[in-house]
Amino acid sequence: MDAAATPPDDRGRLSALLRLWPYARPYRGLIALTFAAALLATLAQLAVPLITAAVVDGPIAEGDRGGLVPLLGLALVFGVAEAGLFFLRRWAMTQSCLAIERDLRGALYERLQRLPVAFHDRWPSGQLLSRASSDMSTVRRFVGFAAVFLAVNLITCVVVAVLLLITYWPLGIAVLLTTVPLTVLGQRWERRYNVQSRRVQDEQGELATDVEEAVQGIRVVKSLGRRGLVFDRFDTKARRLRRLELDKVRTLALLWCVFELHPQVTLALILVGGAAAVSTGALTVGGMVAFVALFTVLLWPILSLGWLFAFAQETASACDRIGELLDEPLTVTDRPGVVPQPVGSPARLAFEGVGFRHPGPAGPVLSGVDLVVEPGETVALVGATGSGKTTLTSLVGRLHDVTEGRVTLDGVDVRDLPLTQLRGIVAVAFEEATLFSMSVRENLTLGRPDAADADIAEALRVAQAEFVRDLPWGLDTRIGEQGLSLSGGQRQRLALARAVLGRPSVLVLDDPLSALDVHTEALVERALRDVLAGTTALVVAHRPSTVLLADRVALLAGGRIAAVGTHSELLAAEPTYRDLLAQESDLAEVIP
Ligand SMILES: Nc1ncnc2c1ncn2[C@@H]1O[C@H](COP(=O)(O)OP(=O)(O)OP(=O)(O)O)[C@@H](O)[C@H]1O
Repeated sequence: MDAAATPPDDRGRLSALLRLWPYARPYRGLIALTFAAALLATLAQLAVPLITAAVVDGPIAEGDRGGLVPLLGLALVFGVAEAGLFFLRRWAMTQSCLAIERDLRGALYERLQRLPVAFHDRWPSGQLLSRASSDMSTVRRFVGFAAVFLAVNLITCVVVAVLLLITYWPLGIAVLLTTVPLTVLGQRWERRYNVQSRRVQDEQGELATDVEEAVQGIRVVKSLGRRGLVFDRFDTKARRLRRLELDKVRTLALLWCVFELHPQVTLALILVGGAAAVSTGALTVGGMVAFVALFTVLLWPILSLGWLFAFAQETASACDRIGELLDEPLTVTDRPGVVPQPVGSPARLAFEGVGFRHPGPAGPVLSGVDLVVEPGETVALVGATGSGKTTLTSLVGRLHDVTEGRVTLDGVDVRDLPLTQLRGIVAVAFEEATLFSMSVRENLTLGRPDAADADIAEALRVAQAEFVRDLPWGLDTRIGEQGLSLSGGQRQRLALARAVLGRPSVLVLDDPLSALDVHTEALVERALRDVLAGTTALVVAHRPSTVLLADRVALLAGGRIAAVGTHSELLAAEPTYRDLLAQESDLAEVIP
């Protein structure tokens, strides 16, 4: 992620900006209108110095008052045209820029949704947030403002240079020569600025990650009394960001300084050179006025080019950073040509020689896992902490893909099913119940938007989550991050209700009752038995009470299934199993 280490070449910068083109193409008509309006407005603006020259050399020099009227009328027409074109440019630019921003934001959000869990494991969420927010706003400001001015100002510079050469070529050439050091210095500093701006953007992402973690983990931080430590870490990064920002601003200041100085020095040169030319008769007074006036039109484009180029660099970095997300491969995706296949309800779930390793140097988490869960059967997965239980369950709904072997449903490899079908078949409840800032009903029906009220009532009964009916607005009460806070146990019960809603054909429960008190757990288990009888279930279990829900138990050890049998068979034959459950039972006994 440290792409800031090497400065990309100018072609790289341009291609980074050109990444925006697919999003801009649908609005090319509006973009063309923007550029045309901006260009015509600039040309209208350029007419004024030329008319001024005509006024000085014509009516003023000859004392012809009558000749003034048409020229002033012409100047007025150009002024009005410039104002109209200004409005047109703003209108067309806003339309296209907001539409491009919406499309790019949509593409990025969609990509983030489709990227595999392994990607989200790897990427700090602050980095994703800063790319989706601050980088996106940099792109918007560039597209909606800077890009047009960059192009128009460059064109203005070229047109004015030609007019200067036509007006009085020796002075025109002198003016052009003054831009050579400007270009050389500008290029060097822009390269430096580009590296610095990428570093700043990356550091902003780091900082956003810290803020997000600190907010999410506020309870842990406070209870451990480590506010100081967390603040110090944040402060160190904030200081580093400040330093990097200052480096960036220093380069920018140098750049601006040169771009500010250049027109002033050049203007002095023009005045001296022009006066000399007028005194020798090589240039008329009107010509000299036009030359100075034309050069004044150049002041803003030259001044702005410095920061417009810097802005372009920053936007190229933002495009790179957004592009890194858009380029991330979708490793867990539909295979080409997959079509829905018949899978029974309940289905037969089989792990066949399954192996899994996370990307990176660590060894495999699972290897050679063979396990069959017959239709309608419930298998409990028991294993020491870190033995790979969650990993194994995540392979069923393809949150991760196996790196060896296959997982099948009724004999069909899960990778040969469209993801939408697979995720309709497999319902999951995780130990950490995530609820969204939506109503209870929306949270429940997230996976099954068409669920009937009767299904919802049944799911709430099974999960012993009928407490939601007592919330201020019942099922319509907004919960989650921005809504009403629920206890850990309440959240877990809602997440369980969400999983069992509509009686899925395969149910994966990753220790879904861990936050419940013994009494509620017993009630949930009693109701759950009924659901489990009609579905194929894989249940990660730490407590004997959860294990008792299962028809068979699979013991996971050393990355493979070490033993399979009923609870009593394993208790009798497997010391590891006995030890694992004994620890939990001991704990259960001390609970009053
Ligand atoms: N994103 C990841 N990258 C690398 N290794 C990981 C990643 N996620 C988990 N692991 C490793 O994989 C192993 C299995 O983790 P897993 O969460 O499946 O264990 P578990 O049996 O469910 O543990 P627990 O009972 O504590 O929930 C662990 O050693 C863990 O460190």
